[in-house]
Amino acid sequence: MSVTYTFPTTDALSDGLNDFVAKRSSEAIADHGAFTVAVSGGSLPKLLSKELRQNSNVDFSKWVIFWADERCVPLDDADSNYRELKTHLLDAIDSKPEIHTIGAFGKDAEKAAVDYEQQLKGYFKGELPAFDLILLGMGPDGHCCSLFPGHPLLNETSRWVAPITDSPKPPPERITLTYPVVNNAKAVAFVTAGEGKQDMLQQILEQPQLSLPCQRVKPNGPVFWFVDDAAAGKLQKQTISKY
Ligand SMILES: O=C(O)[C@H](O)[C@@H](O)[C@H](O)[C@H](O)COP(=O)(O)O
Repeated sequence: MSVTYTFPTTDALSDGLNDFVAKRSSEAIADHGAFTVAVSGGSLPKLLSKELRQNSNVDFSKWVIFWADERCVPLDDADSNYRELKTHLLDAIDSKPEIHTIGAFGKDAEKAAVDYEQQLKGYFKGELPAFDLILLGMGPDGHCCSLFPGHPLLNETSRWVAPITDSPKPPPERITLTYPVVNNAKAVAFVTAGEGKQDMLQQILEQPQLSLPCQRVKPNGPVFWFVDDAAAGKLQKQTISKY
C-alpha cells in the first residue's frame, strides 16, 4: 500500500510528519516497548525535527535509532548524517534514545558496513531487522538511502548493510541499508519538498515501470509519502490522499 500526503508549505509538512511519527512511536512503544527507526540524511533530519523536537508526548528514551545510510566521515563532520540529526533533534531533547552510529573507520566503507551490520545483528538478535519505521529522502535521480539508479547495490540480496565507494552524490564513501532490510520494515515514509523534486516525484509515483530505487521500496507494511505542494505540483489529483 502506498499513500501520498501533501501539505501546503514545508512547515505544514513538518507538522504532519511530527504527528505521524509521534503516532507510530506511541503505537510501537505500546506494542513492544521500543520504537526502532532508521533515518536518512539530506534534508530529512531538519524536516523531521522541526516540530518533533518540541513534542513532549514522544518518549524518546524508548527510541532506537539507526541510520538508513551514512557517510564515511567523522561524526562531527559537516557531511555526517548523525551530526545533522544531532544538531536538529538529539541535542534538543532531554531523554536520550539508544543511538547506533557508524564506527570510526575513516573512509573504509567495507569495515564500516561490516561493523554496522554487526550492530544491527546485535540489536535485532540476529533476525533480519524489521524496523518500526524507516524514514527516507528522495534524491533528484530517484535514489534513496545510498542506493543509486543503475548501481549493482540495487541487486544486493545477502548483506544487510553494504559499502559504497562510488556514490554519485558526495561524499563517495558511504554505507547503506540494502533492500532486504528496507523491504522488511513495518513501514517506510518518504519525505520530500521543493519544486526541484516535481518531475522525479511524478515519475516515481505515476510511472512505476521505471523501476527507480525509490520504486523498489516495497516493504511488508505501508509506504507513506510526505510531500509539500511545491514537490507535488505535477501529480494527478487521484495520486494524493488527505492526511
Ligand atoms: O545521506 C544522504 O545523502 C541520503 O540519505 C540521501 O538518500 C538523501 O536522503 C537524498 O539524497 C535526498 O536528499 P535531499 O532531501 O536533501 O534532496
